[in-house]
Amino acid sequence: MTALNSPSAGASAAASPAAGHGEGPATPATARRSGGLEGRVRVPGDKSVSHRALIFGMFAEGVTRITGLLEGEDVLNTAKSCAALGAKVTRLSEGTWEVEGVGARGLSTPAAPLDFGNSGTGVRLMMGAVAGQNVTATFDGDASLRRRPMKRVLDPLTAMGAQVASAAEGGRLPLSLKGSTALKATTYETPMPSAQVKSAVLLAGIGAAGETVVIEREATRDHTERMLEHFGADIRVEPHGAHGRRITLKGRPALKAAPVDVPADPSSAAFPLVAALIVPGSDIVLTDVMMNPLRTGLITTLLEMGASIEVVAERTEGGERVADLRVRHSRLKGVEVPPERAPAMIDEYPVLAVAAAFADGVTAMRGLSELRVKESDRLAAVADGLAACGIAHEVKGDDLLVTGGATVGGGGPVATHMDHRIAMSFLVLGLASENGVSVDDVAFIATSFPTFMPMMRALGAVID
Ligand SMILES: O=C(O)C1=C[C@@H](OP(=O)(O)O)[C@@H](O)[C@H](O)C1
Ligand SMILES: C=C(OP(=O)(O)O)C(=O)O
Repeated sequence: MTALNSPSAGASAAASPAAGHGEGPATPATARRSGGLEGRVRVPGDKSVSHRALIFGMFAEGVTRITGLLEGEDVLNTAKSCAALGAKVTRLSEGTWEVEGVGARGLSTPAAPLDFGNSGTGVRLMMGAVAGQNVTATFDGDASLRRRPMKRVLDPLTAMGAQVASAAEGGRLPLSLKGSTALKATTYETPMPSAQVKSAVLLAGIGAAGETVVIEREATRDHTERMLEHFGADIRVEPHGAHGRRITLKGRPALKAAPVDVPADPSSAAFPLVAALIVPGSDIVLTDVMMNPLRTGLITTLLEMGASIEVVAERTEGGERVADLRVRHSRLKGVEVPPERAPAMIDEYPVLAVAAAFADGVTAMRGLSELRVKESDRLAAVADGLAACGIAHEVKGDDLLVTGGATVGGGGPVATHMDHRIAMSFLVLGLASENGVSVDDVAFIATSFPTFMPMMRALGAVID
């Protein structure tokens, strides 16, 4: 058992600092043409739900027990920040954690800057959490996170009454935010489809008197709304326009500890899933995959492409739809992926581009502007990686068009730019290519899917 607050916490694996990636030597790897993948695996817990379970545990009165928590670096950094803000965070065993909360108004000023490593979700949600508290905190991250836009969160938070004490150019990290207990509840329409921005405003709304309303023109993942309800807040979600939602949170709720069972992450499942589709002879089962409709855009798209994905046992667990997925090698065909589907598959475009490389004809992915502000500029990184592997493609404005076929040469080294999803996507591509694919650095895979390499090898993937 390890308490993150204890003086010895720094010595435990679960609490080891994530800082340092991108500064030390890179770890290259090569994925080679593999025989059919076989087996039954459960990918680690959902990253979005894991961050939120810790944060709501911090805000709740009582002890929240979390099972299936993703022990990836992004989430471990959030756990450490919750501890630094006053919660008692304890790892009981693999994936099982307890958070003794401080109550919805009880955060305290941390002694040192909060380091979120590579994680946009961690840093943006925690800025929202701090905004309505009597707390001043400094937020920082690695070189990738320092490049990412934070103004999208700072704009609504400062309009509510939080103050930016200092920030790097353009409102980037490192920055210090001074929260306020007199935060004004607001009505905010998010200018871009972003669950992180929506969640930051709602988390700030916990500390504000009155109703905080967030309007989104396109619905994004709703884990924050579900968890607010699960922890006892008064929250209302209504449709808004054709694809959007209006979310109303009554401020200063008394949040009560509640158990959270984290389902398997559909964004991680995407990698073995696409690998099984493109490697001839494959037949695998992915268990307990979260099937929240705001996360299943990739499955919808792959089914349209002709993928053999059988939803074996769909059920509700811990308030989320989950299912086992049987996936078999399939001949795929190119399709149009409409822009309105982007929020439901935003992190899956790199690996969809890999599936598209093996599909007959053109797959057109439309409306990908948000991909430019992820851990890397994913539109550019995917295009460069496809070029390095000899795959015909075109970037037209914010659209990516990939022309696929039955065989792919492969190659590399693909530049991964501190981006876990670029690294995993191109390793998957290598498994079905003639000559394999090498990537320049696999270190960042540990941010979201620390068991990726052993799990893929257990299915029969050749990666060295
Ligand atoms: O809220 C979340 O947990 C996430 C929201 C998405 O980011 P945006 O809010 O920037 O779209 C997604 O890309 C990220 O991996 C996780
Ligand atoms: C975009 C991602 O994460 P984050 O924004 O939390 O860094 C991701 O995991 O693909």
